[in-house]
Amino acid sequence: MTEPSTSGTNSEPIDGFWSDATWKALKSADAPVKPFKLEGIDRDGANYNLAIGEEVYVSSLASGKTVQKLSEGAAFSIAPGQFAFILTEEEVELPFDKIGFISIRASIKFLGLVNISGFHIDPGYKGKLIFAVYNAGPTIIHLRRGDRIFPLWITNLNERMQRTAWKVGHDKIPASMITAISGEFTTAYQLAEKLKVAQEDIVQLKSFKVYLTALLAVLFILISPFLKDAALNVVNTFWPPIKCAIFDCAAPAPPQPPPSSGAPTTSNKG
Ligand SMILES: Nc1ccn([C@H]2C[C@H](O)[C@@H](COP(=O)(O)OP(=O)(O)OP(=O)(O)O)O2)c(=O)n1
Repeated sequence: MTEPSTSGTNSEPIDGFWSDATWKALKSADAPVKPFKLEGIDRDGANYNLAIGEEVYVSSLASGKTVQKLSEGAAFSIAPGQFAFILTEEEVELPFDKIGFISIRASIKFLGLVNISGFHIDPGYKGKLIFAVYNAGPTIIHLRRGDRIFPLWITNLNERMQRTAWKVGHDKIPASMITAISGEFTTAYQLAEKLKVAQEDIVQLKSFKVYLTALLAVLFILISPFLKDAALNVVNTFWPPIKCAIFDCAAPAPPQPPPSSGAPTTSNKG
């Protein structure tokens, strides 16, 4: 690997952070970011804005362990409480006498997107960057491949690093990185998703209970005449013997006819 120029540009200052003029004077071949485009140089600041690249991983129950591949300009979103890995479009190739500082643009930060991953790039780093971010805000954050949301500042070291071996960085989001964080409950968002599913189940169960009660009520109304007859039959069949068993209802003696005056009577008189 040929070591990139440590001079960077002719207008490079002896020390200090690179200014916009230093960035603008760079030739593409010498630039520490590739591809290097003038539109990436910040209008107001002394930074170059790195863009969202072709891979992103957003933690959710649905995404599992799958990295999303983004075509040019493709959109994705990060919901409140979701965690994500975002690969940069550019490869950074930092000379051994420079160090880089990275962040997220304030306009995106104000939405609640927090940079969890590191804030610097080591001298002699060569590769794409992976930003680990978290949506700590209240709204869904919509992003696209190509959005320049990661500022990069470069400054010179007082002398060149002693290490001469390149620190080889990323060219994609490694599967191992996702496996490490894609547990069932990595984020508050995943917990909220689970709760939502459970709430839907409860609502379904409640409406099922209402339907069942209504159905039973209709059934009861329909069969109540038959129930009444059946109940009367039962009473008529079983109640008399039970009543007699309780109240001793032996059949009463037939009534005696009253004595008549003309009828012969038995007499002991003589
Ligand atoms: N969002 C970021 C931040 C940093 N890096 C790269 C550039 C750094 O030079 C490299 C190492 O970063 P750190 O030194 O912060 O991380 P570690 O010390 O954990 O890494 P290592 O053990 O590889 O030194 O990772 C990256 O790809 N994405």
